[in-house]
Amino acid sequence: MLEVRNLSVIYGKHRALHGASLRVGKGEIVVILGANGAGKSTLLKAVCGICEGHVTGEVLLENTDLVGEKPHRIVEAGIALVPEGRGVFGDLTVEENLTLGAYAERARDDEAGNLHRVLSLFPKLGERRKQTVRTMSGGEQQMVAIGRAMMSNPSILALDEPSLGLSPLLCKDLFQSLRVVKQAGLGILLVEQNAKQSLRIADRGYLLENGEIVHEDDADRLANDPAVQKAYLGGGGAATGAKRPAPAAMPKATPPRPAAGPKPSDIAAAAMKSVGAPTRPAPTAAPAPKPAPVTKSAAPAPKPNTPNITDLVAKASASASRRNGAAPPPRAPAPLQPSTPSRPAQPSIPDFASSSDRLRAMIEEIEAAARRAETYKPRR
Ligand SMILES: Nc1ncnc2c1ncn2[C@@H]1O[C@H](COP(=O)(O)OP(=O)(O)OP(=O)(O)O)[C@@H](O)[C@H]1O
Repeated sequence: MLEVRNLSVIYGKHRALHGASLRVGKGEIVVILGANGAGKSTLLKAVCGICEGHVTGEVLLENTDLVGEKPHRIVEAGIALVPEGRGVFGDLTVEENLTLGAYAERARDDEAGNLHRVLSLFPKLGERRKQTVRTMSGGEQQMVAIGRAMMSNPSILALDEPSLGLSPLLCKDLFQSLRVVKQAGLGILLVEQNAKQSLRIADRGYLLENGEIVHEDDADRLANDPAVQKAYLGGGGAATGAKRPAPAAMPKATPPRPAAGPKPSDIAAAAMKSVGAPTRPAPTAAPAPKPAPVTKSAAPAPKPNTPNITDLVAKASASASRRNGAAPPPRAPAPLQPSTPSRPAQPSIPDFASSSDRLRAMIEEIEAAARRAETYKPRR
């Protein structure tokens, strides 16, 4: 059984992992879910002894602490890593790749037995023993990588994003292979971005945010947790954006990652404020109630507080000119008549039926401009 206690990693001054604790039992699949940069690979590398950062804490395998041990000693102890990108030798055959995996002392005595076990777990590898690995599909190569790691006869298999770059069909095969490995009695520590499929095969999972484990639960419960669905299962939130509120069991809430700069919506809101327009309400988690249906005969209700679009444009343009020190532009043309063909050209604002639609379009224009400004790189 693998038990990680209070594991922390610092790269220079950057703390990538902070006090992570987890456990993986025999015949158990445990998945670590987290956004890009959350520290998943760092955690796995620290467990396997190949982390470039400063590692503190404990990695106990059958109660023996492995922190500070050389990677090959950790393999000897019984933890094998399938690294991100597989690391297979493309010019060697399947069999040669597998044999290299039996280099560990714990595997040498029974190399033939291990090979037999791997080939019976993955019959496809047996059929392709003599095939050069680079001529195989991504999924087959991933199977070779897993088979090679298993040749060291480990008790724990650690995998870093094994489904990366695989088609949905190959992903399915891969996760099926991991089930087979689990049935062979190994513990599996799996780092994955494919939350949906990994939670399907996992027994338990941990959520890692900004280097801290913020939640642990059974895989089934995680898969049905609305916050997890939103953050990791495409349930309405971006895969890397939505944050799970720290559960009560977790003493410390994870501070939100500092934003690189103001959000486009904030810039847009500030721009609208500067021209005296009402800002769009911030979106809320609950959907806004639908307005009552408008019957055909009902006349459109007047909107007394909606600013005149022409005035808004004129004010915005004047304030921009003042900021830039330019002469004020000529006064804006007379109020727009949406349906009149002689309307002055405003190509960026479509001709909508009501001024509130136009105002919304304008806000979207400003947000788009703010987004462009955020990513703008001046030519050197
Ligand atoms: N060798 C390193 N030196 C300095 N910083 C590093 C190093 N490796 C990782 N980091 C930083 O540590 C943080 C965690 O990185 P890590 O690769 O563990 O994240 P991850 O969750 O695996 O992300 P991804 O899913 O994108 O691979 C990141 O901010 C990353 O830039």
